[in-house]
Amino acid sequence: MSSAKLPECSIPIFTTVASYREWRREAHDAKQKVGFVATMGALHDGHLALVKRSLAENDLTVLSIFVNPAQFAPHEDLATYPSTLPRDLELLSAMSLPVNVQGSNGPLVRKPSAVFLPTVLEMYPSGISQTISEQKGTFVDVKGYEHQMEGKSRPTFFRGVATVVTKLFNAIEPTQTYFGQKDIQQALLLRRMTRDMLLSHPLPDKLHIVPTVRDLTSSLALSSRNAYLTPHEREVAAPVLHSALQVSKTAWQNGASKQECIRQACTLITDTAEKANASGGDDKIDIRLDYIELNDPETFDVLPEEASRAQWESEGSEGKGRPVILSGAMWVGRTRLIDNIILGDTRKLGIIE
Ligand SMILES: Nc1ncnc2c1ncn2[C@@H]1O[C@H](COP(=O)(O)OP(=O)(O)OP(=O)(O)O)[C@@H](O)[C@H]1O
Ligand SMILES: CC(C)(CO)[C@@H](O)C(=O)[O-]
Ligand code: BAL
Repeated sequence: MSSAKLPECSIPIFTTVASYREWRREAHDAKQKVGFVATMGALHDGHLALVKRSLAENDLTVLSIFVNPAQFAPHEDLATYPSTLPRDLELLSAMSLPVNVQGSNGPLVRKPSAVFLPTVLEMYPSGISQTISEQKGTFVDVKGYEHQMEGKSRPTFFRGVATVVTKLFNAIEPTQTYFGQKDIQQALLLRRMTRDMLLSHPLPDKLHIVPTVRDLTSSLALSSRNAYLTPHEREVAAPVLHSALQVSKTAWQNGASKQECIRQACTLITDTAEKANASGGDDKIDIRLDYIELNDPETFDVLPEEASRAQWESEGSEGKGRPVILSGAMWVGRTRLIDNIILGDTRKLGIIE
């Protein structure tokens, strides 16, 4: 259970699967619903929105903190990934949500019930290398849906995510689980994984997607990696990704083709990049666009260049009224940012405000 090296915390912390399972058995015997939020720590209000949803909809809420080596390519930022464990535990301990439960006198106050904080060895008993050709053991591969959007830029990412989330689901046995829209491809692929792998904890329709929480003034999507940004990068450069997606959204709504929507977004980013690069000295910022794309949320295929809203939404068309994922990724200095907007009815993807 709690280990001496861990910060003080009023919430039980489990570092092994075996100790967590004892706790889980009691919840099972008491027929209590367990909500689960998977994180890599360095918590912010985006994570806390997922926890709040879980508190509102479950008797018990478990959050995991595990920086998963398998989803980082060897050249990526595993070694520097932000870690703020004492603060994370403080934030969680301070959370409480009054809920009205049938049959009880007055509202019940729910707080996070447990934190799962495993070691790398606990999660990868056969060891783990970030280089796929050196890996040994059992992995979960996502085929056919991982070659676009994030998977195109990070080809080993979804294998690492699907593998660790399978392990987490097996260990935690969540009744319901909550993922963020910020990582929309991840959330949709994991829902598909629960179907493909016939999982019961959670069932596919118990994997919920929570809208992206943004900075109130700049609309920058909150993200643990935003900690890498300098104040100047955060103010001047980072918000342009969301602005570019908004420009594309407006063009789409006004009937422009996909090609034109992307062109307008790219122009905004390249103009900002030119200005930021041109300013000399400490004010110079290196902005590099990775991609802006429009994808089908079912297949993840890119939309045809000529696709337009009217064509995509018509009954006989390929999209048959499905929403579209408008997403992008951009580097600001050493920080890779991602963001997305759903064009169409978010409820069709199970994203509930
Ligand atoms: N701004 C946000 N709004 C809603 N959910 C979020 C937000 N940021 C992260 N999440 C969700 O929180 C969960 C844990 O994410 P993670 O710990 O990787 O944080 P992160 O901020 O996404 O980190 P990173 O900077 O590495 O992308 C994921 O389901 C993710 O989609
Ligand atoms: C789902 C996840 C916790 C798996 O490591 C991670 O990819 C994340 O935090 O989004
Ligand atoms: N939130 C996604 C985790 C990652 O980029 O590794």
